[in-house]
Amino acid sequence: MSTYSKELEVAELAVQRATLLTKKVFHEKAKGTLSKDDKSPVTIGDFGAQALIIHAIKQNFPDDEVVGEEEASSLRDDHKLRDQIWALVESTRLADPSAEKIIGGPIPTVDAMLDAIDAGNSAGGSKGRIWALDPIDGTKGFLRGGQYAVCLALMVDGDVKVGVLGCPNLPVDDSAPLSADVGVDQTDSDGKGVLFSAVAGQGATSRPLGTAGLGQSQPIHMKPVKDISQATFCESVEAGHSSHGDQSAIASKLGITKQSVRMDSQAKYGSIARGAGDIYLRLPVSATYQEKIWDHAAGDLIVREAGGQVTDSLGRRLDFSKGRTLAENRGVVAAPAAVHGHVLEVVKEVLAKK
Ligand SMILES: Nc1ncnc2c1ncn2[C@@H]1O[C@H](COP(=O)(O)O)[C@@H](OP(=O)(O)O)[C@H]1O
Ligand SMILES: [Mg+2]
Ligand SMILES: [Mg+2]
Ligand SMILES: [Mg+2]
Repeated sequence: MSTYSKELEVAELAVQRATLLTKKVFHEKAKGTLSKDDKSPVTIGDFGAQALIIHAIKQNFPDDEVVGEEEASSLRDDHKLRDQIWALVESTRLADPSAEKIIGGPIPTVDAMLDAIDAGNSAGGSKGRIWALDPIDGTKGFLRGGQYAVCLALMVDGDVKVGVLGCPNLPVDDSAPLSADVGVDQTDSDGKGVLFSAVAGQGATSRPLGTAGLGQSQPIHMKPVKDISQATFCESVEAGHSSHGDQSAIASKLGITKQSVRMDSQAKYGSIARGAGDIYLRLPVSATYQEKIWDHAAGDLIVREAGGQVTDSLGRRLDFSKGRTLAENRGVVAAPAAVHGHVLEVVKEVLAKK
């Protein structure tokens, strides 16, 4: 067995099961949305997906820690919401019973579900095996009917070794160019749903995220950029998450005239890794915000394994060993390795002028 093959199998199946749950919620009008302390939204889908994935990790790798975005305190007081999540969690099974068994089968009780959610409380750090989990990345996109991703990565001694992104609303077809509306009015109907994966040193792949089971894996690669002025660049939908102004100044200095493609979540990393887009820019809006490791760990590895380079706006590799946040980084610049240096130069020029 190659290195991390068991971890990859568990991660892929756990993410697949979680997407079955998020898809159910996606089609419900009432998504059980709460507003967190930082005013960001969380839904029954976020909680349910976190429970299922942590359950799968703990059944297979009981000593591993998890840095998960959500925690269950609000559910311990709100039994109506708790029971809504439990009904979802209980009814979500993989079609293939042997695959379901690999990820630990059903969660036995409501309390076990709450405990699983709360087991995402690792402080992170530079030692040992720690998973980074974002049960729904792009919750605002999820609520809006745009892109979202279920994101899971394994870090060993602070280095990302395995990364998986489940993107139910992206086209299955790796060669489909990014349509301008990829970030809005999306569905998970036929032809949609892709799972991106990577293991350090073993390349990146994509496979159809079918309801009946996962489809065949195939290698993915970033597209060589012959003429940077023709590149497609991706950015957040939310102007509060990255500076649309700086990003557009950088694009125009690179000679890019095409509109950026805006979409929520780490679907941006997956999209450039398979060559549907070329560059992902995320330049800070606020001087104090620290990016969360679960928003980047899987995408960082998938892009690097597909032939890309990922740094912050100062050219430093993303450092996942500093705890729950990327405390030593500012922003993200992801591009094919051959053009990353050039893009970074322009990023520095534009930011220096501020
Ligand atoms: N001020 C800010 N700057 C950068 N990222 C932010 C932010 N406030 C929230 N976020 C993060 O942005 C993520 C979404 O990124 P994107 O804009 O690329 O879709 C959110 O993930 P969640 O949706 O999982 O909470 C959240 O963690
Ligand atoms: Mg959130
Ligand atoms: Mg997120
Ligand atoms: Mg999230």
